[in-house]
Amino acid sequence: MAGRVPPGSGANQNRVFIDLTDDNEPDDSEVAPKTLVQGKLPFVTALAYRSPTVPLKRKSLDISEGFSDSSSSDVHRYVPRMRLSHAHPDPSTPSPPPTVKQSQISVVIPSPTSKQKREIALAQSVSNVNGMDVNIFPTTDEEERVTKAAYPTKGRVERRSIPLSFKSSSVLNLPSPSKTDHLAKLRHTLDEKLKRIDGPMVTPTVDSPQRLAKLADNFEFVNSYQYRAGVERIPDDSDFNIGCACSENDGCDRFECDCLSKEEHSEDRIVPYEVCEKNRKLIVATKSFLNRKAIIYECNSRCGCSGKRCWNHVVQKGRTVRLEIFDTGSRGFGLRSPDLIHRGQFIDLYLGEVITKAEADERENLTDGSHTQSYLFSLDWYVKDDDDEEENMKVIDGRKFGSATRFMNHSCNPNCKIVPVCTTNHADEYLYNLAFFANRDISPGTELTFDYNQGEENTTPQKIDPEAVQCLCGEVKCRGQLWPNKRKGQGSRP
Ligand SMILES: C[S@@+](CC[C@H](N)C(=O)[O-])C[C@H]1O[C@@H](n2cnc3c(N)ncnc32)[C@H](O)[C@@H]1O
Repeated sequence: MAGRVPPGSGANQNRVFIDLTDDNEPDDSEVAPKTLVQGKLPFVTALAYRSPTVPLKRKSLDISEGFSDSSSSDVHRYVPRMRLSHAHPDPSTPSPPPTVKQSQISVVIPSPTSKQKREIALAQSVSNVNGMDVNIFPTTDEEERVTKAAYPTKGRVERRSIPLSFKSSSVLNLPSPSKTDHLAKLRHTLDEKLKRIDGPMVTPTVDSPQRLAKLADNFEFVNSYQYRAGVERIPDDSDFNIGCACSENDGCDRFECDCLSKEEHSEDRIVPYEVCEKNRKLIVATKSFLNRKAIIYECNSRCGCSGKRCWNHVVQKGRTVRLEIFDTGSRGFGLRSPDLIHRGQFIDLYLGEVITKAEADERENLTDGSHTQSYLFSLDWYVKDDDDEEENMKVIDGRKFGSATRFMNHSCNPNCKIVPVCTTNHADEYLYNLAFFANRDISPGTELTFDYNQGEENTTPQKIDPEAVQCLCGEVKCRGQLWPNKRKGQGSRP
């Protein structure tokens, strides 16, 4: 059986995918100063604007005051220094009356005009860090209202809590109000989507707005397969769907239950599950099962055991661990859990759109090869290298719809394994679940990974294809690339 993760998928010609990403959302860093809100000045401009026009001074005046640290570029110090070095120390000081001893006076500076006096007074009252005293330079409507006592305010208005009204956030690195709104909207959208996921919480730890947008827009979390046009299914209530003859009272016999697969050349049953040694409440996949290649048939509604106390109901009971989507940096998003996961513990299903092989090929062909991220998995456990059978094959596309496991990255030394599991319907060999199990104990916070080439022979390339997606798993025995050259862009074989 081979699953695959080809290099991305394109839009289906018969289907419209709505891209919710707001491409027109302005990037604050790109907003040119000319787009500033009318009447508001950027921080730097504001400083320059408030430098008052000052009168010339007597040359004999001591102007050393305020120059104690002329090399300092600190804004705190710069503003008063500017003021002291240029402003008249006492604007009301009149010019000395002309005397007959003209030769004793080197320069005569006229007294400031009344307009200049006002400007000097304003300049002297500037005392805060930004040089934006609300009395002289209100930066927001709110401040103006506060200054004018246009509405009652309880306590002080904290200037720094008010977003600046000009667009460019580069000076103080504060988001503009529109950006803040957009971020809040994205977080809300994402929260709403995450809330709809069944089972323990799935949380995102993503701070960058762009990454948040990628997660919030353009992707829907789903709790089950989404069947698309052309996918034929055998209904659960079909006569072909059968169960075991075990009794409700005795429970399923671990060695006799008809649901269990048989070894290839014997009548022996393959027992997939056991009680976890470290947590007796957990049913986990056995160590030997994890080391082999086999499909699991769990008991279903057609079974005599009725499922209430049957140990062979694990995947269908759903996820029991919390998950967290986080940013790995070089490998995009990744998945981890804040919980301890025991070896053999079921983690979650790989979900997405169920499409035909033809549709998968079309989606694959529609990409221009620029996608390096791939989310397609073939359900080809029973497919031999035979064209007729391949036609019946279904493919899971997790690009636009999926579960949190869609964020699991590849590792050449993975801690999870993907296992084919039939739950409710045993009749449809072209449709089953892709279930992730831990192949060792995984401590909380460790990234969950699996091998995208699981089940492939000779996955270590002779020579790394320079065009293949480079593997960045960082393992000592890293194979260097995600997929073998011959199947570049194709993935896991459970
Ligand atoms: C199924 S997605 C995994 C989630 C993906 N990181 C994301 O941000 O959506 C598969 C893609 O993740 C990236 N990826 C996964 N494992 C990687 C690894 N070990 N090294 C480099 N890229 C990896 C590749 O771009 C790959 O096509």
